[in-house]
Amino acid sequence: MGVKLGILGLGTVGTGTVQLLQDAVGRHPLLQEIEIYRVGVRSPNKSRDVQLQPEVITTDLESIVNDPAVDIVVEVMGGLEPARSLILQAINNGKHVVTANKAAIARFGAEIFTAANQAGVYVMLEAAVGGGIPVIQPLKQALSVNRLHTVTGIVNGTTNYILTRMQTEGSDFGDVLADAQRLGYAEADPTADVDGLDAGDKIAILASLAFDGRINLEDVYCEGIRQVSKTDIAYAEKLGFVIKLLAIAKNQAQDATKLSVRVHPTFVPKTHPLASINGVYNAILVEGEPIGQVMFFGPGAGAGATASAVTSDILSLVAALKSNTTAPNPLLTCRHEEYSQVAPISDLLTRFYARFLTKDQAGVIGQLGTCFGNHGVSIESIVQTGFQGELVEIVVVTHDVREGEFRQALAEIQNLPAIDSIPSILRVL
Ligand SMILES: NC(=O)C1=CN([C@@H]2O[C@H](COP(=O)(O)OP(=O)(O)OC[C@H]3O[C@@H](n4cnc5c(N)ncnc54)[C@H](OP(=O)(O)O)[C@@H]3O)[C@@H](O)[C@H]2O)C=CC1
Ligand SMILES: N[C@@H](CC=O)C(=O)O
Ligand code: NA
Repeated sequence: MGVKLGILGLGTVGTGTVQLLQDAVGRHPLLQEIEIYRVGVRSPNKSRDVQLQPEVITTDLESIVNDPAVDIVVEVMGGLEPARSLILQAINNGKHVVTANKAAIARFGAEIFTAANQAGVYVMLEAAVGGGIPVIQPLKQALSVNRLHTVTGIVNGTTNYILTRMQTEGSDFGDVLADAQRLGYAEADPTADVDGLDAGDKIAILASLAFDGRINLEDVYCEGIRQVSKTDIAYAEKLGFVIKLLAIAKNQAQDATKLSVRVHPTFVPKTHPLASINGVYNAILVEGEPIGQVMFFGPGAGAGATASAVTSDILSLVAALKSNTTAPNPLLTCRHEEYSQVAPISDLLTRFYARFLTKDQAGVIGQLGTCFGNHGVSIESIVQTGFQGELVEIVVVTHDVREGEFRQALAEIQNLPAIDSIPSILRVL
């Protein structure tokens, strides 16, 4: 046997990876040169869906990353600590690392990649974004000859599943979430998914690769889907849109030295390539020059799909280990060390959808128009669509506007005596 793996974690992804490696025939022949040498778990007596010799399994994960015989450490345990420390220890011991851990990479990527560059080892993370979809490697290699200007993704399957069901069934968020939890599509604690934090970690990673600069996670604006209502989904449908949780990284139109990196529910035109991505699927649209648009679509999670990504990284490392050179391969290393400048959300230039509940009085639409006009907000359409009890529902879609100015207009509108409430504000792609 050639290359020895130390795998940290034997849960969904670890088990899928072991299954794939134990069933190597008919796949890339290099897989047959890999030995599953040690596997670290928390509960050694748990029953497992894979068979491993008892001496392979250990609860002492440090002994794996410190074992001189281990060539590659595969971190599929998740969480921040001890995952971060174990990855750093493996790197400092000269081992290459494969990780699926977007949370750790989005927070500690600078520390991890600096250490990896100093140690002359590679840290591979294909599974961290889009699960089984190859997107990290294309950004680092095939697409890196392009000048990219926008990455737009549906990178969280849980929220896409919830929004798809809300759209097809006309159901409320809370009901669909509860059902998704019952069916195992959403976690018992859905916070990271539903509040956009998981997608925030992922777009920070994609932005760092697409725009060649580290991203400070605190600069990523994250808004989840809890406030999306079935009323807004119905309005989106009437106006020719669907609502998707988009993760977007883009050159700022008005200042190309800064990026806009954000996650929020978005009105997406039905004709847009991402509008038809439904259920638990993920898709990432990459735009640049000269390539134009490229879209990656597929399963963003699950044992087999994620194992495919983890194992493809292992394969790249096996190939690197087999080559006779000690010089780092620039297509596998992390080549950026500076931070990208990220603009505040108030600088974003975007269209908005806003839904107002107002008293049934003459001139309300005129007052709304005046407030918007005072702040330079140009209205694309305004419709008074119906009643909710005694109140009138008015829906506005704006032209592109700086978010800061739009918010100022809303603050003024909120103080109008005729305004009861502003139940929804969503950005429009
Ligand atoms: N599940 C998916 O579809 C996807 C997951 N990922 C990422 O992959 C990683 C793993 O996810 P997943 O497989 O779902 O996680 P699981 O919870 O299913 O598995 C985690 C594994 O790590 C072990 N483990 C966790 N903490 C420790 C510890 N402190 N000491 C020893 N062992 C530990 C667990 O041991 P034990 O079995 O004994 O409890 C378990 O085997 C995460 O970073 C996740 O974000 C990425 C894409 C998709
Ligand atoms: N929780 C994630 C799965 C892993 O990345 C999702 O819902 O997409
Ligand atoms: Na991927």
